[in-house]
Amino acid sequence: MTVDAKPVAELPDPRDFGLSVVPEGEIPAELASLVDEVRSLVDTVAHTKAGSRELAAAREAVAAANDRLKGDRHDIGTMVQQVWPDGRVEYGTLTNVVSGPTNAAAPPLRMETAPEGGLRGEVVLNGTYQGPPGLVHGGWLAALLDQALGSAAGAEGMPGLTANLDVNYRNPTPLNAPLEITARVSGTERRKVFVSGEVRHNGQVTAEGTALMVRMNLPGDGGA
Ligand SMILES: CCCCCCCCCCCCCCCC(=O)SCCNC(=O)CCNC(=O)[C@H](O)C(C)(C)COP(=O)(O)OP(=O)(O)OC[C@H]1O[C@@H](n2cnc3c(N)ncnc32)[C@H](O)[C@@H]1OP(=O)(O)O
Repeated sequence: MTVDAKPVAELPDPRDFGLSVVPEGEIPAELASLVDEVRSLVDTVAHTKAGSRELAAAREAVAAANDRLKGDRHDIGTMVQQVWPDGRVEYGTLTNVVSGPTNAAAPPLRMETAPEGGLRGEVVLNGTYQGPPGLVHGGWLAALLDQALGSAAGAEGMPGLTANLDVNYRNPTPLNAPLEITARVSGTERRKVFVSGEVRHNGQVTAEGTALMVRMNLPGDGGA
């Protein structure tokens, strides 16, 4: 395989594409804490056996909170700027459904550089992510892998979109248990970036995926 996809020397600044950017450090601690609470609330509501009075009272309280916060919103497409421990700057979507720090629907998944190369992250999926009884939904495992694989390409300076994703489910993936996600670039060809990754529980692979990411076509790179 030819290895001629070129990493972008400097990752594109989303502001140059008309997108708003929020530095991760400027997300209020109170918002992070609210997001955690809402994440837990979704799991609680999904499994509650509370009676009508409690349910009606909870609905009123949630509606009041919703009304209180509705007014002032970030634009769709707002990006979050994250600074890695090694000083590298990266951008992700603020409300990305897998990794967005302000999205209560996101587990969230956070990947870091792995000593063996590529990226590694840990995540616990609560009962909100259930498919078969007690097990993680396969679509969510695909989403976790898609995000991890895309991040691995981005971390190598080749951010892009998923053109193709293949997932094999090797073993059932439990809810409410620590999962390890790993991902790496396995090859490049022109703008094509080939990536692979795994989800593991207790060291055993439960799902593995490969993807083709097509690197962003940036002004000045001649479409190579
Ligand atoms: C603003 C700055 C912010 C930066 C921020 C960075 C964030 C970094 C972290 C992101 C982490 C995200 C992780 C989640 C990732 C998603 O969820 S992405 C969402 C799902 N994917 C999509 O919506 C993509 C939809 N598809 C498309 O937009 C277009 O088809 C694509 C994929 C961009 C490709 O279109 P294109 O750019 O016109 O490229 P094209 O010339 O058609 O193809 C290029 C090459 O790829 C091949 N190819 C294309 N599609 C396929 C395919 N399906 N199968 C096989 N080969 C294919 C072509 O044959 C061609 O090959 P060669 O001729 O070089 O041999």
